[in-house]
Amino acid sequence: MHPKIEQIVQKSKERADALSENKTHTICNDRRDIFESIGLACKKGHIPIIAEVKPASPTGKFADVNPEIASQIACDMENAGAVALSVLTEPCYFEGSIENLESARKNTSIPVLRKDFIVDKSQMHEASSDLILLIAGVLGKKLPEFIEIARRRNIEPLVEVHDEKELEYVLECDTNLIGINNRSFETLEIDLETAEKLIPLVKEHDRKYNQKHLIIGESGVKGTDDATRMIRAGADALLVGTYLMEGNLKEKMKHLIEANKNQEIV
Ligand SMILES: O=C(O)c1ccccc1NCC(=O)[C@H](O)[C@H](O)COP(=O)(O)O
Repeated sequence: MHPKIEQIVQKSKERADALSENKTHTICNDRRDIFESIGLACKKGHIPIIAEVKPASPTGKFADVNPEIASQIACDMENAGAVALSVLTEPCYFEGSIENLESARKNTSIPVLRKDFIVDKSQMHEASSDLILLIAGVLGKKLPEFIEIARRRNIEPLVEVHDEKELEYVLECDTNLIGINNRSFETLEIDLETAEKLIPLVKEHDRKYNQKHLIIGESGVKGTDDATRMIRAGADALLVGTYLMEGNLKEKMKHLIEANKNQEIV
């Protein structure tokens, strides 16, 4: 694991230690359905985009985002056709917050993914969201228990993998949504070939065992060529952060969503 990821994980553990054990364990009663949302986009011939409210990353700063601004960005993303939102809640390296997540969800009607480095059960009860990111390489053997906790709270887990070994393990777990992150946790480099290599393995598994996982291509989409490349590789939806946060959100969303159609015309 890259030292930066180790630092992020360590900070998450410290944050989790400071959380109250006695937090009320609420159930998300009004879950918004990402499967339906992606299905609707596909029917229109759109590329389903999960747009990420990402104030910063360990290598860059995109915007000062408080709950009011998070809600504005989220509304812009929804109006521009996002099938779902991903909202960073990690405060130290991504400048996210639970308040940003709550505000974004309150003021939109599409599914919202909580994007964080979940390392401890107490974090699972910090906020209500429609989806929660669980990173296989971070949770390891604890993953099945965290998937179960998410399901009990009526939150859909999006399980993220970075390599073949993690994927093999995740395919044995009870998950419907697999995120393939093109950003290596060893080098932090982005390589879209990661998804191109791993997606066929999911498809092969699904054919063999008569299953259907939904695959989210994560990280590194910087334009329509990358988007069509990921969709051609077999991704069902794409998670896009940096590219959208860098400006011209509306225009970029339109191009990404319609990239498949434009390819057909050309
Ligand atoms: O975004 C980073 O630089 C980063 C660094 C270290 C660990 C995780 C990181 N990002 C988390 C994500 O998975 C992305 O925010 C998400 O997939 C969107 O990626 P992108 O479109 O490339 O911003």
